[in-house]
Amino acid sequence: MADKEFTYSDVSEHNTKKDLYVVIHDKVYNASSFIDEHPGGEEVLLDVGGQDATEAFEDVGHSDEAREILDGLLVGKLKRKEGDPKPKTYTPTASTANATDGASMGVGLYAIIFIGGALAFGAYKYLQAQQEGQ
Ligand code: HEM
Repeated sequence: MADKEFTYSDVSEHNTKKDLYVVIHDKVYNASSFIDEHPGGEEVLLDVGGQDATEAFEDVGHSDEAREILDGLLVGKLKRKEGDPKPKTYTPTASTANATDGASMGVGLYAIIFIGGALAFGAYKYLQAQQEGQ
């Protein structure tokens, strides 16, 4: 059964609480039996019912336990067709790119703090020298 292939339009028909499919990493899961037990609530699952929930699922940073539950809900895999929504595969590269941005901004910030500190130190020394001169 887990070898079954679903197209996006097949999946999108399962969008009610009693019949709820979600796509995560191009695999199709039936979340109906789990929805009442979901610690994150039913609302979020209904929101992504019949759709690609990869991003939503990964954004939360679900535990390994959550992934094990997911394995048990597997019903098949997604068969992409042309014109389907783009794969919403979670791409660590995007966050890596952001992290790089963040890092360079971090370096910039450190530079500003360092220059600010150096200026303050210089001013302090300057005033001290002036005071000694008096
Ligand atoms: C069928 C797919 C899903 C399964 C099996 C699942 C399973 C779980 C489990 C076991 C937890 C407890 C914490 C953990 O172990 O990580 C959890 C928490 C949570 N889940 Fe999901 N989840 C699914 C989909 C989603 C989706 C699509 C969202 C959308 C945002 C979501 C949002 C949350 C949130 C916000 C929590 C945290 C609740 C809290 O700590 O108060 N989950 N989920």
